Amino acid sequence: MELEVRRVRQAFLSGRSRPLRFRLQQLEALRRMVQEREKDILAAIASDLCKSEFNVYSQEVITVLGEIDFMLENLPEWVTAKPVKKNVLTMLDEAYIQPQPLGVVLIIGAWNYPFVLTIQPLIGAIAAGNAVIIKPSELSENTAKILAKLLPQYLDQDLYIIINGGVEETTELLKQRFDHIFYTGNTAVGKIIMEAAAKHLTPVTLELGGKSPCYIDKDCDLDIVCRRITWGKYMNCGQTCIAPDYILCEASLQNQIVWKIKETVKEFYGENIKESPDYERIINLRHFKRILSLLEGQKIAFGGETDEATRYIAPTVLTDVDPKTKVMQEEIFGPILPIVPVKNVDEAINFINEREKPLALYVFSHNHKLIKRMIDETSSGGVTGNDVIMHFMLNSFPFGGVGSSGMGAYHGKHSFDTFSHQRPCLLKSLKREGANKLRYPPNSQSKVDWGKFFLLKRFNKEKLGLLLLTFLGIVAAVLVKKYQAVLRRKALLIFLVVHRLRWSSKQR
Ligand SMILES: NC(=O)c1ccc[n+]([C@@H]2O[C@H](COP(=O)([O-])OP(=O)(O)OC[C@H]3O[C@@H](n4cnc5c(N)ncnc54)[C@H](O)[C@@H]3O)[C@@H](O)[C@H]2O)c1
Ligand SMILES: CC(C)=CCC/C(C)=C/CC/C(C)=C/C=O
Repeated sequence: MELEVRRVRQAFLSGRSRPLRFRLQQLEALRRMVQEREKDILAAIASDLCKSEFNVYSQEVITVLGEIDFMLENLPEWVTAKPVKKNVLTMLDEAYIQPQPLGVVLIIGAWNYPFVLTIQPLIGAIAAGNAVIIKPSELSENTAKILAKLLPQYLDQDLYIIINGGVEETTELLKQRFDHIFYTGNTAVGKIIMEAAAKHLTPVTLELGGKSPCYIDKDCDLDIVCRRITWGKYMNCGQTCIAPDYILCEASLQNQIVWKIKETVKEFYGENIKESPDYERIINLRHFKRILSLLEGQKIAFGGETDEATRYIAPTVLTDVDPKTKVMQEEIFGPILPIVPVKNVDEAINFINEREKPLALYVFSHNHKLIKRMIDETSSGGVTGNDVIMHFMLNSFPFGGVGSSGMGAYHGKHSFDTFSHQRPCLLKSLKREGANKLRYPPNSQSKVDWGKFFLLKRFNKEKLGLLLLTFLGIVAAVLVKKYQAVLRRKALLIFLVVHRLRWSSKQR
């Protein structure tokens, strides 16, 4: 591990990853990889998650291609130095911010969308000029294998390397020194990552999880609301970090919601859900058993069927859920949707605020003011009003959590910024030393007053008078300099005239 990290660092220190042209070439090569090897990539992801290739394409590949295009289009502008506003001390200097790569970045991917959640951060890290070590999740092993095979065929083999392995390898990897660690996965492992990073003072981006609430106001179109929620909840068999985790609504809405979700499930997946190419399976037996344990003691309004051999869990809705039960204590990350009745929006807001900050918040209502109020009075990584998931799709948004749902963000320019150091550069001249006297020792009350005057703009009459005098002096000096030749000519003329007059009077 140590040798591999050293090799990548050597490659970074060669400076190869920095020029804009190189970054663009590597991003284009990555795009070529996705396009030329699309079939292999789709097959690998599809087999890891029992997912149709159509769904793999629309949920993962489109996002990756869109992100590469967006980077290629905008990178030339982002890499350029940006001049900054100057103050009186620097008004004659050059002052700008130059984004620079951080160095060697470690990206630890997740298994639930194993392609997009690994490659999208990689795009940002390459765009920012870094060297990268990629550690895909071992749980989505086919995707991990195909990435290990394809990436070295398309990308620089010393700057971007892939290391496959499980907990043991990750633990070993985390002992090394990186310039940034970007981790996607659960909160418990997030803490392990942060602890390991702290030993080297390495900054981290943690894309974690949490229980994303979904509030349904009574003033809304329940048919549409339930269709949107059904899509976001059961996509990928509920294994989506920003899936609505539970519903909060007035008790009177519960039965209608159950019925409408049930109808939508039928519309989406047919009578025999197990046969639907659009309904996935749970990733492994550990997660399957964990999700089943969440059903204990619950009132199942519909669903609840399971099959251990294929790790199938039917789309399920629970009603009248007690917030103290297990299903409301941890992120579900499976196709179970609890409904927790609340009296009104105030109770919903309190409910959300009494718990850890979620990765996403969803609010459904015709009442725009109510949506704005929920946004103002709660906190979450992101929000979508009157829909679910969709804020993930807009790459001008920073995507990330807050509090226990994570720290830092990415997508588009936010990825570029995450993997860059914004370096302030001030370039002064070796001339104009006189002006610096004010900051050199010995210090005095007068210097402090001048400091206050210039930097804090605390004007006093005496300093203002002095400054005015200095200003007039400078103006006079400039004028004298500018009109020196004219003045000299005029003086000479006057002298000659006077001399001539004197001479003629003497003659007379
Ligand atoms: N915010 C996001 O974008 C996002 C995306 C996907 C998943 N998630 C979150 O991830 C969670 C689901 O993933 P999971 O819990 O199945 O993750 P997981 O158990 O697969 O763990 C993720 C990674 O951590 C590594 N790991 C596990 N234990 C480790 C240890 N002791 N030391 C070092 N590394 C270790 C594994 O090797 C794996 O690669 C959910 O909470 C979900 O919300 C978040
Ligand atoms: C809009 C379409 C067709 C797909 C959305 C893709 C999607 C659900 C991405 C989620 C990625 C993500 C942050 C997962 C977290 O686990």
